[in-house]
Amino acid sequence: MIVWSPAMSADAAERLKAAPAVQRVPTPKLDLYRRRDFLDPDECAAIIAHIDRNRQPSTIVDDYGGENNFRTSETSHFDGDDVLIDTINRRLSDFLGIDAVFGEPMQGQRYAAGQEFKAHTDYFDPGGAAMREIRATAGQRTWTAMIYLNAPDAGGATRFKVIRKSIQPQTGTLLVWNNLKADGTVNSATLHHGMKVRAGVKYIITKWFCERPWSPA
Ligand SMILES: O=C(O)CCC(=O)C(=O)O
Ligand SMILES: [Fe+2]
Repeated sequence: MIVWSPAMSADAAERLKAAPAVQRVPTPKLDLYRRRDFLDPDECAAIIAHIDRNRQPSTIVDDYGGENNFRTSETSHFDGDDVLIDTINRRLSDFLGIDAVFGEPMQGQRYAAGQEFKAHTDYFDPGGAAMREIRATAGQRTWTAMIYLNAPDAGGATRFKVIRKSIQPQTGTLLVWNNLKADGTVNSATLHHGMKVRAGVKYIITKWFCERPWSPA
């Protein structure tokens, strides 16, 4: 079984820095990159239609103190056979240089006006119940890839609170970051908030990579 190592994240970071049209967000606190036009508008429209076919209320795993209305969006699990989803999965693992076996199944998220995902981290509380129970096989999350499928009419930016940086949704833009520090421990500077959509609807793809294969052979 292949197992993630900090060296793999260092390789991914080097690959991203060398890739054309990739912008690194200038901060020493985390590895965060943006690539515009990662998907073309037709691909985005097809994925939006897919999300609209089978969306259901989003859930959260760690309970963030039981705060209400923490994540009010809807989620679509892309778990069937779909040529476009397969293509995007492959393109993402090639882009990051991370073996596709580490990938959780891709998801879509839809935020109507007024919906949001309050400040959270994509890694799991290292000492929490979720890590012991539902993450026993795949382990911690390593990298996050997020693709904006459209630009809502107002609101809906992704705000990285610790580094005070907001990313505005643009059709086809990919955002990727490492949830871990160079030594492999969790990086609290990745705290981010999917801010409230003020007008229109926001659609994104989310894809997480893990320390161990998602479905061991
Ligand atoms: O909607 C966003 O901008 C952020 C989404 C997010 O952080 C997540 O799904 O984990
Ligand atoms: Fe997140």
